[in-house]
Amino acid sequence: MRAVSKSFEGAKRQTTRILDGVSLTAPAGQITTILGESGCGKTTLLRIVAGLETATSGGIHIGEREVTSVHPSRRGVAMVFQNYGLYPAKTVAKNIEFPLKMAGVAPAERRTRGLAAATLLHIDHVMDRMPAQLSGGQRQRVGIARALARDPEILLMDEPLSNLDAQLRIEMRAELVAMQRRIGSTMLYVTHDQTEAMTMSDRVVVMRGGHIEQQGTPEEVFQVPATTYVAAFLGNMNLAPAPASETGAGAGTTLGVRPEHFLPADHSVPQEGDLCIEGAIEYAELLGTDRILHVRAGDTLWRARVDAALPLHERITVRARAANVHRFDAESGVRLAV
Ligand SMILES: Nc1ncnc2c1ncn2[C@@H]1O[C@H](COP(=O)(O)OP(=O)(O)OP(=O)(O)O)[C@@H](O)[C@H]1O
Repeated sequence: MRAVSKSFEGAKRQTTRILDGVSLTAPAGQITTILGESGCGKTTLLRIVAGLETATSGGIHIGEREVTSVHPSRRGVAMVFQNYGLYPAKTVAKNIEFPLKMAGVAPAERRTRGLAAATLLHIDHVMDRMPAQLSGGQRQRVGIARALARDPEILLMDEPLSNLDAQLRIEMRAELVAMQRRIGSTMLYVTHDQTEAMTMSDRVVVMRGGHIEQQGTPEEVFQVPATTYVAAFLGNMNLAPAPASETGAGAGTTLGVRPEHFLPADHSVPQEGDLCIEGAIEYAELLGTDRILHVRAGDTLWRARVDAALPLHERITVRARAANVHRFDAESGVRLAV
């Protein structure tokens, strides 16, 4: 996808730009996740790839083919929707086979391909049921099997797990990745859930307000966030103006430290370049064995993840190693070179 922009015309002929010069590549045989908050344009982007929406400018290529103005049915893509999108009056088998029937595939081949996709998704024993007789998880599997049966070049998924309960979502994440690895499909996967993006993806594209904030492997975007937005969105990094005592950070620098990178000072040997924060514990969140202490130092509340239980209002010093202190330009939020 190259330099894709999309504007919608709203009331009083006002145009709103939803996507602004988005360029991205989803490598063949990999899972690329588009991650962003609600309304940032993820679904619109996916619909443009599917051909259900046309870009105002820019182009879409699938492999060597330019498909910007190709009809959705001839693009070689299949989409799985958040709300399953099943036909309530058709059986599971008919739901899965329907797109093949529309494409003119002969009945015997439809059945073979439908059954193969259903077997992959472990729903081959419910082929004669109606959608209303299935659980939410099974319905979503039917939606995915229907997309797979078409043997698409690209599988587009729009928040496919968001209607499932938490436990099932975790199971389905692992299963979807296993399925993708088995068949080697190219997947473009939309989610607003950072854990889903981090655990499932080969590549993550972080979107914000219609543009790409950063793209890379999950490790890259987590360990080297390009902006304060990405740092806060993935893993909730502490971000605060550099304290006056901090050497090496000029005025106008924002410091970033992940809560898990703070060490209580009395459990660690000081090293050159450590960032030391001294303050009073204002609040503690218990997370199993660890807790997140909210430490007030001046105007800033730092969150430090420690494994010690400490009383509220007690003063504590925590330190972060220089390598775990990120620096960003305070005005633009962009990462500063070391
Ligand atoms: N057909 C349309 N006409 C006008 N505005 C639209 C249209 N489709 C989407 N929008 C607007 O575009 C913006 C982005 O929508 P989109 O559905 O792509 O976001 P999203 O990131 O997928 O959000 P969500 O996670 O809530 O689905 C929203 O403000 C939405 O209201």
